[in-house]
Amino acid sequence: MSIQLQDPSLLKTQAYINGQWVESDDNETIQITNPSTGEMIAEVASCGETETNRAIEFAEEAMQSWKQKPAKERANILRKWFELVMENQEDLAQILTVEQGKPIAEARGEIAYGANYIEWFAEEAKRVYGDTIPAPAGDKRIVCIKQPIGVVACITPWNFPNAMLARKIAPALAAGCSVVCKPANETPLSALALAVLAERAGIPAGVINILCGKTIEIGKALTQSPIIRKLTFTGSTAVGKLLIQQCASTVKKTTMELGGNAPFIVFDDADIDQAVQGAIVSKYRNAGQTCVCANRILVQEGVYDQFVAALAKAVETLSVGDGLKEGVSIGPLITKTAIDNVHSLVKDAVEKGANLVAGSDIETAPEDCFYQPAILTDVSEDMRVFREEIFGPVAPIFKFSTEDEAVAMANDTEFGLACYFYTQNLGRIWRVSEALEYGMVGVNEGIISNEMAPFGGVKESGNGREGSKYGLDDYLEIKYICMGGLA
Ligand SMILES: NC(=O)C1=CN([C@@H]2O[C@H](COP(=O)(O)OP(=O)(O)OC[C@H]3O[C@@H](n4cnc5c(N)ncnc54)[C@H](OP(=O)(O)O)[C@@H]3O)[C@@H](O)[C@H]2O)C=CC1
Ligand SMILES: O=C(O)CCCC(=O)O
Repeated sequence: MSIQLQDPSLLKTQAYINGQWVESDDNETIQITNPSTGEMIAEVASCGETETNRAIEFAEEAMQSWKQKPAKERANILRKWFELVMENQEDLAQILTVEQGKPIAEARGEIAYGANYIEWFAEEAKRVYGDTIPAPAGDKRIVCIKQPIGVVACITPWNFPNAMLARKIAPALAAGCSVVCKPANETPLSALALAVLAERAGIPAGVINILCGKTIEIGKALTQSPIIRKLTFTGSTAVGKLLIQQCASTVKKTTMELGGNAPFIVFDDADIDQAVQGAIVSKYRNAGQTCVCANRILVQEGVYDQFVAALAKAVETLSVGDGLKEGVSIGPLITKTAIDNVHSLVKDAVEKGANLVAGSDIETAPEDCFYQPAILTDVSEDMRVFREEIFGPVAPIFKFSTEDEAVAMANDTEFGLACYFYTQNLGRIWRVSEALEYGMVGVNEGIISNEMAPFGGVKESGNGREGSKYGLDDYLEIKYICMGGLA
């Protein structure tokens, strides 16, 4: 194996069920490859329906004592887990970069970002307050308590293999739930390493279970089980819709963090240097593979040429390569299929009249997983890049004339996750923030994610919020108790 770790015991290839590291029942494995080199780095147990059902039963059993622990005790254990994650930040970042590809500096950032959710929810665990409500009659009293929803299924993607899982497991455990997790088959090593540290922190056997492998079987077992009371998912809108359908048979609560089509609007009165800086981080972070990445850059006609020139200059400084090499700012895309998808979007735009200002030859898609950062100008709404999530380092730049036109273009999508705009006008800041149909708005800011804020979308970008003071609600049920005969 090619991952150099200070603590090699963090590298696990078995499933984690009821505190045991186990092979799959049929001994099958899936191969994990480094997208930078194509090299196989590990073979991980490929589990299916029976292992999932077993994990669900253990999780149910383990939850009985976990939820009874005083909130402060759960909080202390979560705090310990946070500390262990940060103590092992470098090893976790190495694992992440080798299996996912992102530059090592970004991987370190992701580990800290995920750990912040664990720290945050360790604190929030102690603040699950109820209510007393004025009753309709003098002899009655009404009290509301909040209780853990039950065993939670977490399904997470490959683009943030550490942080997406941390931000689901942490609130679930803080609320008193247990979890059965299915990380993406491309990137399970980061998830399994988190489990090693959870165990060391004292999280009891069965409270966290992690398995991957036979995706459809696992998905069906998780969604059809009456024991699982909630599914939290981050991934594509298509799979999210399928999972919502599957959850209908047992009426599960869902949190869905799905696709985006983020507009990034630059008004004539923007600080252009600030806007370019914001566009670079928002568009090219993780090689453009985030659901909050700027997807459509909309620039007002008065500053269009100036913005394009400045962005092209900034893009020239980005270097593409193996994420482990210092100085690399854009790693590989996750698979060759991802390369082909991104390339076909660029080709479609160019064939319909767009101009490729930066980027490599469009005649043939790259043979490996590296894609040169691209900028497209003269882009129009009939091109696929206007409607589809690009998930790659390609910036299509559209031109608009008026504020109303920009807002209409921005809202002309079934998605509603993140959006961004740049202006120095205070009235416009409020007007446009309120008019944009999105769950999150970055104003003169290209990076909006943090554990203190509610992350989530509207429309087909999903439901529920992760992080913030609202983030625990998704893992709690409200129970109302009516006491009578008290006169
Ligand atoms: N909103 C976001 O953050 C993300 C959006 N995407 C978008 O989706 C596109 C495709 O990416 P992709 O990786 O295929 O995303 P998916 O939505 O397919 O994968 C996300 C997670 O869902 C799992 N999954 C897939 N199908 C099922 C199923 N039937 N039952 C249960 N679990 C399932 C995957 O498992 P497995 O890995 O085994 O397939 C993975 O763990 C991207 O190009 C991007 O546009 C992708 C990732 C994240
Ligand atoms: O792309 C995603 O899956 C969402 C994570 C991005 C973030 O938290 O900023």
